[in-house]
Amino acid sequence: MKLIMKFGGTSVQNPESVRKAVDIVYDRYSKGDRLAIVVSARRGVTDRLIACAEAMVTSRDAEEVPELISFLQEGHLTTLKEIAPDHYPEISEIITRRIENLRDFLYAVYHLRELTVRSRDYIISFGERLNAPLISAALRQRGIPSMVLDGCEAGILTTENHGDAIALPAGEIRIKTRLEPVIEHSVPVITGFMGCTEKGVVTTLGRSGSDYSATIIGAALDADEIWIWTDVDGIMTTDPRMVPNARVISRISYMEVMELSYFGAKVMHSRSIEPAMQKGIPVRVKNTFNPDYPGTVIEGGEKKDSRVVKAITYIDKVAAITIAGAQMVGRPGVARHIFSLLAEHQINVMMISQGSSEANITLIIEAHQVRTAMDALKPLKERCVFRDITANEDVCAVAVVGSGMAGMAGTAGRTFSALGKAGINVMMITQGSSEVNISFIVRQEDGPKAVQVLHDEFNLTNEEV
Ligand SMILES: Nc1ncnc2c1ncn2[C@@H]1O[C@H](COP(=O)(O)OP(=O)(O)O)[C@@H](O)[C@H]1O
Ligand SMILES: N[C@@H](CC(=O)OP(=O)(O)O)C(=O)O
Repeated sequence: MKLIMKFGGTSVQNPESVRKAVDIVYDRYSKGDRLAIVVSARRGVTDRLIACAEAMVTSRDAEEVPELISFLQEGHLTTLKEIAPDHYPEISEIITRRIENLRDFLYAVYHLRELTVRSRDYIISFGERLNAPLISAALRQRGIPSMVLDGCEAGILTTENHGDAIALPAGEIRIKTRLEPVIEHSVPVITGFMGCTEKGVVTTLGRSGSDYSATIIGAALDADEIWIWTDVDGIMTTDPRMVPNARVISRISYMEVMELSYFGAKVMHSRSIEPAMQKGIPVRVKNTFNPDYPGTVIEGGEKKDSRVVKAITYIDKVAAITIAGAQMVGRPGVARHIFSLLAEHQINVMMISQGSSEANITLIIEAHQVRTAMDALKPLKERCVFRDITANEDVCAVAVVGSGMAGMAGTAGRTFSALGKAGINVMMITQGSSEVNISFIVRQEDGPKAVQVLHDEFNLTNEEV
């Protein structure tokens, strides 16, 4: 079997978890599978890299740099010594050199007081670039032949939109040509989360992007399956940190996972499903700490489910921007003006709702972009395209997901009457034409309660039928 396995940051955060990951690879390797491994940065490393890089623009004396450097040295080298002692001299030198390179780069940002999108991507790709040599050494220590490739060397070619780059089809043949011969005699460990442009500039694929790296590679290699190893037993009916009695979903469709991840289920990157879906490759989500559990299989096919709603998701860091004014009524082009300005400022609109009078439009965007969006749209107010623009940051988005609701009356009624009974006010509602989700906005303080109420209403804790 040709298998791509991705280990997330939670699966490689300390020597014990790396040992478990190595056992999993060893098991499949000894069964004769051809394998490619994709690894994320150790848990928390990407967050620290982002924070430090951004701090350099205003930091007084760059004191964040030595703190970050010792955190990286300590974490990586201690684990390396424990799990791959035979390879310590060679690999610790590689890791140390990379950390020095990162340090110099951070000081350059500090002196220039400028963090470009390119520099930011280069810096945040270090989490994966420090971890991959360590994991590969751990495999060699166990007797598995292994080599390291970064996302760019593996052939992942992307668009130039740094921080959220998209794989280009031209990369497919590159990946195939570069990796196909390698997996015949070795188990390559590939850095997740990063690729590069045609010119060789490092890009990153968006937060949680290593899932996407795995499916891009899986699709290019026509893998039999792609396995995503994480710290929970599979995709669950909702975030288990929020609803402790959430249940594992044993089978779910590509479309449903796309909706779930788009609306906040952190377990998979939202774009990661597409490459697997296009090739019809099953994706399994499994627990590194409970590998015998079957996990969740994500696959195609419109097998009708008796369960109408599969899962509930929640995103807390969103904001609602409402644009209002009678001058918008019956006037073509207003929406075009608004969306082009937002696009020019790289603002992604997650949900849209327009009143039937056309006198107001509400847009849901990520909370951290609210100031940029307001500044971008204000010129339209000055030109009297609309009368008023307001932002509400005290909101969150909740979505009810399940392909069983398509063409079936009653889910929306059940959803909103359960919320009404619980005293939760719904501020905005949208439903995609695919009818795989119903998403809505409530006040932030009502979000967790809304998730629990709907989880109960649709009986998601009970075993699948
Ligand atoms: N519907 C869901 N099913 C499973 N996990 C979820 C869901 N929604 C949110 N999560 C959270 O996603 C986490 C795994 O994602 P992430 O932290 O990115 O893992 P990794 O480091 O393995 O990529 C889980 O620990 C869980 O708390
Ligand atoms: N390290 C990156 C990419 C990634 O996919 O990580 P994880 O697999 O731990 O979600 C991030 O934190 O966004």
